[in-house]
Amino acid sequence: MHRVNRIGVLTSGGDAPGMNAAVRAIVRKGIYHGLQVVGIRRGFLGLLKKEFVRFSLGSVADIIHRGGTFLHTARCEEFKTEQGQREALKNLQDEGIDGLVVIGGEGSMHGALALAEYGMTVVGIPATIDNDLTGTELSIGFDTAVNNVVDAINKIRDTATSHERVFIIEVMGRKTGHIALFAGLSGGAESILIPEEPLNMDEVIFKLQRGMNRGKLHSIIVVAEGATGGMAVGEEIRRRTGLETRITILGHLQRGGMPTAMDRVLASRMGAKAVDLLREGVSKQMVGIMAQQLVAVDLEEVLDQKRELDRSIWELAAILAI
Ligand SMILES: Nc1ncnc2c1ncn2[C@@H]1O[C@H](COP(=O)(O)OP(=O)(O)O)[C@@H](O)[C@H]1O
Ligand SMILES: O=P(O)(O)OC[C@H]1O[C@](O)(COP(=O)(O)O)[C@@H](O)[C@@H]1O
Ligand SMILES: [Mg+2]
Repeated sequence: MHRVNRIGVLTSGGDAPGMNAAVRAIVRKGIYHGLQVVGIRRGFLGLLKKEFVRFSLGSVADIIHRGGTFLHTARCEEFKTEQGQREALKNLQDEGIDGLVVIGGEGSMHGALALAEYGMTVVGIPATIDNDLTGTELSIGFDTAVNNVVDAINKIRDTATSHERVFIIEVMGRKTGHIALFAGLSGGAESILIPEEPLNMDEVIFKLQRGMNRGKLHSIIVVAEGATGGMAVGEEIRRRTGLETRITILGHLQRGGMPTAMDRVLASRMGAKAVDLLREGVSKQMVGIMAQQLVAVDLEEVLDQKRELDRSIWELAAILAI
């Protein structure tokens, strides 16, 4: 068994609530097993700049409930180059790090794989509000982001019904509609526009007109940023129906705030699992959760596939909004 002694951990890409709980789990589980744990600040950027911090048990006190990432995060173009990756590897080796945990989304998993291909022992942990990674049913941060959006929808609903207005709520998700789908269903949206389905404004208008025929003048429409712009949807509805529309782009509100208990549990379990995998000498794997069981999945396979969206949930949302 390849024995690791000193493991490094970094958070990368868009921050996701629960990243702190994952780092805490890695530090505590690592130290529990007699390992040294080193934090790398600012993701791959910090790795290139040698921003190392030696962790103790106390370093991760009082962070389990905090959103964001206390290690800071970054997006780093230089790391995408071969030269950048070689330099990153050298910095890890100079620091005596023989196992690395990369916490982040799809882009970060590409970075993790690159370092593993240069010979570093690397395990990934999926953390992105977008939930767009394959190999796991859930990524850290998704549950909190969905709850943030639902919280916003509940509030917007109060004013939408009072004024009898159509509200268009644009949510994040990059090229995917997972946040829109889950928040739209839980928030009782009339229509959910996602990039995985063709944009059908006639259908959206038809539903609004059906509502108008029974005297319903307020509506919530959730639009994934990857589907189309919320502004364009609002304008078209106003033009074609005469209904009063308002557009809310939730933006980074979705990504902040206390992680839900579900995200904290997921992050704690995944962090501990990553340490176990490193102790077993496993590399090029990502921790995932499937049917509530932790699994280790091949990073190459994860990055080879495009995540499918559960179409039946989208269809259900449409039926329930009848
Ligand atoms: N193909 C790639 N090869 C190596 N590193 C990558 C690759 N794609 C992204 N990265 C690194 O991961 C960082 C985070 O990726 P990004 O897509 O912004 O966020 P996320 O990991 O949350 O999806 C990038 O800034 C870059 O440093
Ligand atoms: O924080 P930025 O740079 O504005 O990026 C916004 C993007 O980051 C996200 O919030 C999260 O994406 P990643 O997890 O892939 O970084 C996307 O939903 C959104 O499109
Ligand atoms: Mg991503």
